[in-house]
Amino acid sequence: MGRYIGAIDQGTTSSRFIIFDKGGRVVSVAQKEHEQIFPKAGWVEHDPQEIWQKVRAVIGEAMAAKDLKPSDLAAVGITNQRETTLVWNRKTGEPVYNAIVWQDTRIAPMVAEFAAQGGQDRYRAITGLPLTTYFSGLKLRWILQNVEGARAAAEAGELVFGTIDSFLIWHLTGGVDGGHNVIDVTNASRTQLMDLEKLAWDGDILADFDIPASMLPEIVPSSAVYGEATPNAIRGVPVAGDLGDQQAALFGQACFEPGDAKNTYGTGSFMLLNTGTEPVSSKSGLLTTLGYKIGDAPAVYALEGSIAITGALVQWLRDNLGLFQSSEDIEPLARSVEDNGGTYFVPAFSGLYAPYWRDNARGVIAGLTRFVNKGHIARAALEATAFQVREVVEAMEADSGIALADLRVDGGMVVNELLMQFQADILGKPVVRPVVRETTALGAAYAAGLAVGFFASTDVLVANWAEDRRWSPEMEEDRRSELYRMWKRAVTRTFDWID
Ligand SMILES: Nc1ncnc2c1ncn2[C@@H]1O[C@H](COP(=O)(O)OP(=O)(O)O)[C@@H](O)[C@H]1O
Ligand SMILES: O=P(O)(O)OC[C@H](O)CO
Repeated sequence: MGRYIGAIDQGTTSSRFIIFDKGGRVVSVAQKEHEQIFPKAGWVEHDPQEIWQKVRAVIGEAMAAKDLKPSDLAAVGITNQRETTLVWNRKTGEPVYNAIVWQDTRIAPMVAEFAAQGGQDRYRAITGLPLTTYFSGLKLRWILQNVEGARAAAEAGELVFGTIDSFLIWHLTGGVDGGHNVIDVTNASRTQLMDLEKLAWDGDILADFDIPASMLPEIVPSSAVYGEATPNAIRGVPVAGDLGDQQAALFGQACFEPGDAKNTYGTGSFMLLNTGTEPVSSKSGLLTTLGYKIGDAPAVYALEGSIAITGALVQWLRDNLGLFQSSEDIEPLARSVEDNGGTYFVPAFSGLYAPYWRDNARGVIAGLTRFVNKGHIARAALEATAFQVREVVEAMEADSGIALADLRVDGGMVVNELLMQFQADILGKPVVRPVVRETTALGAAYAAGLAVGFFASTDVLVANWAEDRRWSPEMEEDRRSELYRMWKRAVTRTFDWID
């Protein structure tokens, strides 16, 4: 068996291939960004062919950088941006349309139509999810209704639906020459088409959304062998782990016990709490979702607080406003001022996700005066992440009855010291970062390694976890309450912006 495990992490912003050793430490990494396509206000697309080409390129680069052969890898795992929706032709491999990204809001009118007939929570009991623009099922319906010829081809059995994991596994395991079309339970739980308890597609929802069952992938465990890789750099290596990226981070942070939680700060931020082998329904605006399923063992469920825009706001200040050159420059800019100067930035660019689920909210900068400069805007943008995370933590504690002792964090934004300190301050709880920050890829590597016996059990993975840094709250309670009160007020200003 090979010495290492590889993981493809196909995120919203970029694709990475990371190679880990048995101790869960990074051996080699390659990363490439892909284009964000914004055809209209509220629309977000990715080019599936560009993603597949970049994934192959990063695999080749990371292997070549350490002179590795396929036989050096025991398995390859996959983790991916979730909900992003793809349809392609099973004979030619051609996508019929760009991937519609999870943040895309084009289906808002369709969502409103369905909600008008039975309420926003009409599918919650079966799927764990409210009706919103976020999930894949209605995005797929949009493609079938709007792409010429798509419905007829789907009904003729020519088209395949999948999320990014399905698309990559199909390509990796042979594509048109017999690629496997699968989706793991965690990704399937984000389509709004799967019955959470049966772990099977729900016929009634498929009928409501008018989606032919023949185009759906097979639902599989998160840790199992799906096939063998065909690209030269990793030819013959078992493709053996598949988790949505937020669930992969839960796995990579070794949150295997009920009550274990993590928060990942990437394009958006996502907090997941392991709730054990029974789904727990939310009364506080969280999602009930799959955590993971290892082989034939019972599935493990999670509560999730999803925030659409956190790191994406940093990107927006960089790319759309040109406030700074690179994401890390936001920190010195934010440090150039003492505080937010009374400014609150609520980035409801895709509406508001947890705990509000308001598709018709839009972004607001509140509290502007002539005193405010770009340093205050940068600071308000970073603080927005921390305030949104506090809202989700509060919902999580209310739903689970668990008071979190601290918050385990990971993702691209956790290098930002100002943000991490402010997060601890605004939560009033310590924030803890592990040594391996690439927990998303690590989780996929762990799932793949467990499937092929590279790792003996999850106990080994728990032993791999190590603390790197801890930020403790330093803010006075009065100030914390006042800042949060003003944040809540700013949030209300975003409501009902879209008619
Ligand atoms: N030093 C930093 N301070 C704040 N945000 C950062 C910093 N470095 C990166 N980011 C943000 O983190 C995000 C990338 O994180 P990552 O976990 O790679 O995201 P994803 O998995 O969504 O592609 C980007 O949105 C970027 O703006
Ligand atoms: O690409 P990320 O890391 O921002 O994650 C995106 C989520 O999976 C969307 O649900």
